[in-house]
Amino acid sequence: MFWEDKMVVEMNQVTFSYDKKDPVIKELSLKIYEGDRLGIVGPNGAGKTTLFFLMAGVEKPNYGNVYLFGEKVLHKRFYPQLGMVFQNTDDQLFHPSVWDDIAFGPRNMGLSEDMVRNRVEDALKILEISYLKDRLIHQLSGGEKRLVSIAGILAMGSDFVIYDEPTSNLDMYHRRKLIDFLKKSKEKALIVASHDLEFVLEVCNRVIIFDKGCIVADGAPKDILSNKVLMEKHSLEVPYSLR
Ligand SMILES: Nc1ncnc2c1ncn2[C@@H]1O[C@H](COP(=O)(O)OP(=O)(O)OP(=O)(O)O)[C@@H](O)[C@H]1O
Repeated sequence: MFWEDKMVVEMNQVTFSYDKKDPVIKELSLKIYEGDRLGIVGPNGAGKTTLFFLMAGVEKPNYGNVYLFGEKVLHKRFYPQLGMVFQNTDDQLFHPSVWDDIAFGPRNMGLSEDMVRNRVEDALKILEISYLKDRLIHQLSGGEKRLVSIAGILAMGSDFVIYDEPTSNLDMYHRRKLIDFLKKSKEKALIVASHDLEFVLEVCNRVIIFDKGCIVADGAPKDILSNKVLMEKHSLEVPYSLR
C-alpha cells in the first residue's frame, strides 16, 4: 500500500458477502480524501450500509483491505477517528437515557467526566435538543431518536463521520439545521448516504452512485445528479432543483 497525503480511507479490491451468498460488495476500490463531503446515492439494497460497516470494521471483507488514516481496519476494533450515525437508530442507541447514550462515545475514548459533560452539552446545544437530556430513549419519537444519535456522534469529535440516512424522520426545521451544521462542520471528511437528493446536493462536493455493490459513477454532484439517463438507470430521479 502507498498511502497518499490527505487520504482518509482507502479500499482495495474489496469483496464481501453475508453468509457465503452472492457478494453484496464486489471488487470495490475507493479513495476518500480530506475535504471530501461525499454523497453516496443508490437504490434500496445497493450495499451502502454494508460498505460503511466494512469501513468501520463492523464487517470483515472476504477479499481485499480497508485502510483508515493509513491504518489497516481490523474486525470489531473501535476506531474513535470514525463516527457513524446508523440508519436504524435502535442499532445505535442502547443506553436507557439520552444523556448516557450521548456520553457513551466520549467515555469510551477515555475522557475525564468533566470533558464528557462538556462534549455532551455542546452536542445537545448544536442540535438544539438540550431539553431532551433527561428523557428516556424508549419514550422518544423517531425524529428525536435521530437527533440524539447524531448528538452521540458529534460528541465524539471524530475526524471522519458517516451519516447513513440522516434526514429520515427529521422535520423540515431540524433537516435545515442539519444542513447548516454539516456545511460548516470541521471534520476532515464526511459521507452522507441518502435518498434525500436535495440534501445531498446542498451538503456534498462529491457524489457516488452505488448500485449492486459497485461504484457506477463518481464526480461532481451537479453533473451526476442532473444526468437523467444515468439516474434513471439506477432507479433514481433527478432532484427538482436540477430539472
Ligand atoms: N445481516 C445481513 N445478513 C444478510 N443479508 C444482509 C444483511 N444486511 C444486509 N443484507 C443484504 O445485503 C444487501 C445490501 O444491503 P444494505 O443494507 O447494505 O443496502 P443499502 O444500500 O444500505 O440499502 P437501503 O438504501 O435500502 O438502506 C441487501 O440485499 C440486504 O438484504
